[in-house]
Amino acid sequence: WKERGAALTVRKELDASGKPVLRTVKKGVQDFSFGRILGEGSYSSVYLATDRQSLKEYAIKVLEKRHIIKEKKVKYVNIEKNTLNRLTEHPGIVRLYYTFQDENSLYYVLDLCSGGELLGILKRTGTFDVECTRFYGAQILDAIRYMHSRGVIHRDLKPENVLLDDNMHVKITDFGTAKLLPDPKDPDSGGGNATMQGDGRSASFVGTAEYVSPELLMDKSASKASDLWAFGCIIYQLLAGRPPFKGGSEYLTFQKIVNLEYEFPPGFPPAARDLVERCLVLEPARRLTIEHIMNHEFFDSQPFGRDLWRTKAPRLRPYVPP
Ligand SMILES: NC(=O)c1nn(CC2CCNCC2)c2c1CCc1cnc(N=C3C=CCC=C3)nc1-2
Repeated sequence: WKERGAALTVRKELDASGKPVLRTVKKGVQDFSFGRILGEGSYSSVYLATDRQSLKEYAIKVLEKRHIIKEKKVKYVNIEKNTLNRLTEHPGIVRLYYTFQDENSLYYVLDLCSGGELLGILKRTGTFDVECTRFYGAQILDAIRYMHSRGVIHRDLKPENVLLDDNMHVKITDFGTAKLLPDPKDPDSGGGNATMQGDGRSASFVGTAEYVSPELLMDKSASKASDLWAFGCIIYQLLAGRPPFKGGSEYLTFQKIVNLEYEFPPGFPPAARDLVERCLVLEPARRLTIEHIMNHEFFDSQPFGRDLWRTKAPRLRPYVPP
């Protein structure tokens, strides 16, 4: 497991004769004070951590080596690290600063998003008004555009994986289930990562029920358009306060998706409705592309690119139907 981007620190140690010496060493666990748990996955835990020297706060993702090997998750760990190593220059993606390891664990030192999850913010306000939906939708879309330009398909986009930094700007996270295409900027890079089922058939990862695209359910194939299906679900949810497809069980949710069974609440903004209807299209090739979405009337006068990330986040207000 090749470590990345070593961060060095100067440590006072005693040499063989007991004389104090200064040594330049890689940062490790002892250079951080670990705080509360921010989240737990099936083979990792994410902690709030403070660099003892700089007092800068990070999120540190800790993966237990023994568990990863036992659960045969080595492939996922490498996919996540390779993905994070590709996605290094966008304000809307959680950044991996460096990694280190010790005898039992691997450590990813990542951006801290002190604003928490977009889902948590949405639950507090109930819904987002058009201005907030436009701002957060544009930031999510800008981050997806960058991801796709680097050959990364997220495959599990949802409000829980859209985090907020201390300026209430978007940071997308959790690339453990991403699909890597050959990197257009680095043609020698690897690509693809279908997982193998017990019977040897290649099966792709399936995301979270409410946001999974029909093609992932029908023929197991994920493409960039799958992330845009999830984007359509997120825009709907910001304005409606609930996801478009939600059944009493995962199976019933899947049935609603493949049958395109959803409705708009009364007073849903017409431009947003048109955008959602053109993202939630069963045939991936007929779904709006990112360029079309950015030029859609719902995002009229919304800057993308650098200006979008310099804009102050709007005050959170609920959507009040006319
Ligand atoms: N899987 C991860 O890589 C990851 N998981 N979390 C916490 C999860 C909690 C459940 N929803 C998805 C995220 C993080 C990261 C990246 C790095 C990262 C940075 N900051 C935060 N901040 C949080 C603050 C309050 C509540 C939750 C997360 N969280 C993470």
